[in-house]
Amino acid sequence: MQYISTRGGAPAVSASQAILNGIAPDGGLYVPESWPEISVDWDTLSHQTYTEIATQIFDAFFDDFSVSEIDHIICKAYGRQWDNEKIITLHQENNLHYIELFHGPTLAFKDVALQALPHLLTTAAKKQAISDKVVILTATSGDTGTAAMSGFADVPNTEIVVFYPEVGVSDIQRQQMVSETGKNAHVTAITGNFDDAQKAVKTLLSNQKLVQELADHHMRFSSANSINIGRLVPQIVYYFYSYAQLIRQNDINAGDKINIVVPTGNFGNVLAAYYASQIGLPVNDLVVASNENNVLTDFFNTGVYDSKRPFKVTNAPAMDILVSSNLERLLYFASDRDASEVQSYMTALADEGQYKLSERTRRNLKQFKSCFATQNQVSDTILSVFDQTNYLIDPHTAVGRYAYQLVSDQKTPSLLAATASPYKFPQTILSALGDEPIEGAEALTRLSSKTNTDIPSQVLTLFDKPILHQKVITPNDILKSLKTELFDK
Ligand SMILES: N[C@@H](CCOP(=O)(O)O)C(=O)O
Repeated sequence: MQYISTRGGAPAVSASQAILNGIAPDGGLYVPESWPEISVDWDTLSHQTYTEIATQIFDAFFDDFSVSEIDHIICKAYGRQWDNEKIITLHQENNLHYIELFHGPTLAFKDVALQALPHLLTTAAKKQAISDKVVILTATSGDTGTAAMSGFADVPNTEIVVFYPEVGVSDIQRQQMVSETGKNAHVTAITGNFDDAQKAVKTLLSNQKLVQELADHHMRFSSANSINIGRLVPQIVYYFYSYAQLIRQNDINAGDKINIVVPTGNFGNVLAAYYASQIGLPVNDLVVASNENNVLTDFFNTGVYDSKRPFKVTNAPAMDILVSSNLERLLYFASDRDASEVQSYMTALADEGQYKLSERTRRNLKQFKSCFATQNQVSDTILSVFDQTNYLIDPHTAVGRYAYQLVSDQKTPSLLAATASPYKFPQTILSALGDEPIEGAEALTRLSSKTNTDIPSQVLTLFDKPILHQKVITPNDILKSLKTELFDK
């Protein structure tokens, strides 16, 4: 199977080349040229383990990797670094099933793909006979950077470079990043927001002069963000696995349609659910849940994407994003694979900060419903779910839970992506539960005693670790800073 650019201006490449490149040379994102065939035998799938299902999905999308290469990658990615041997688990609240995606090393759903990506990437480099060092560029609003460093720390022949907004990330996310010990890790705060970091990273990836300079130093770029197809495919797996578990638990019959609710900022996680539906997962509605940066809600409700609005720092900070990268991939499919139409939307977005969908493309988005939660609604949802069901959810999951209540048909069984552990956002949770917000390790202890839940082992000693990365720069200095980090050693 070949991967092509959403903008139609780059050569088709194999899966391993797409993973290595991260982004297509024309600035577009790689998408599969056609949907792969997956044998969706639910009777078999409902008895399979997470890794068995992962193997099938990886085999189908990464078809230039051998069976033994995929087995090796999956074995490395889903091993003892997970605090639950099932990798992901389900928590039921009536007809709603939370997919707990936070049992990995950094307590967020990003681990699912970022424990696999380093192995995908190093295997891809071998396959393509590339000996250059791979520089992994990452923009983060808190979770991706941490998970990327956990995956790539000290992986030979790689450098992992992370830019995060100085204001907005939680105490835990910041401490996870600034205490990273990997010798190949470069962590820098910027005096801007996630969109500034993501725009800079995309510009660097497509800067041909810089790409040549890197080549002169025997280096090349890739990305750990969900612009990389190697980030998206592993996320398809948990939707299949969760559906199979619902059959196994007799909550649904094979073939029954379900709804999927996804809190999202960069549109990667919900796009993975859409991909799952395209290759055989029976899905009715895909519910896109936003925080007060509600650009996606307006987009699905009006057909106009308008990023020209104030950027808000909210209590669900990982979703503080106004330019959702992966929407470009959805536009490609919704426009019936019309790359020139996608290119025109992306040009309008870059030049005018907005675009309006054609009627035909908009009609193809009927599967999507969307709404947003304010910060108060996030807090109220955390409190009411805890009071009524004794289940603690993080602020991003609360955005999804709020959307489920508001726009989802509750008679249909639904999956809700529980994207992070509440222990990544203890201050927000404590204040939602009526406590004075406190900081650092104290907040973890207080949350544990207040809710009678255990502090995850992943963050138990987090604040004992020394701070190793203190650099803060303006977004304009990202190129200069990157060159210093890479070339002036
Ligand atoms: N929410 C993300 C933002 C980056 O999204 P990604 O899906 O491209 O990795 C974060 O926490 O960093």
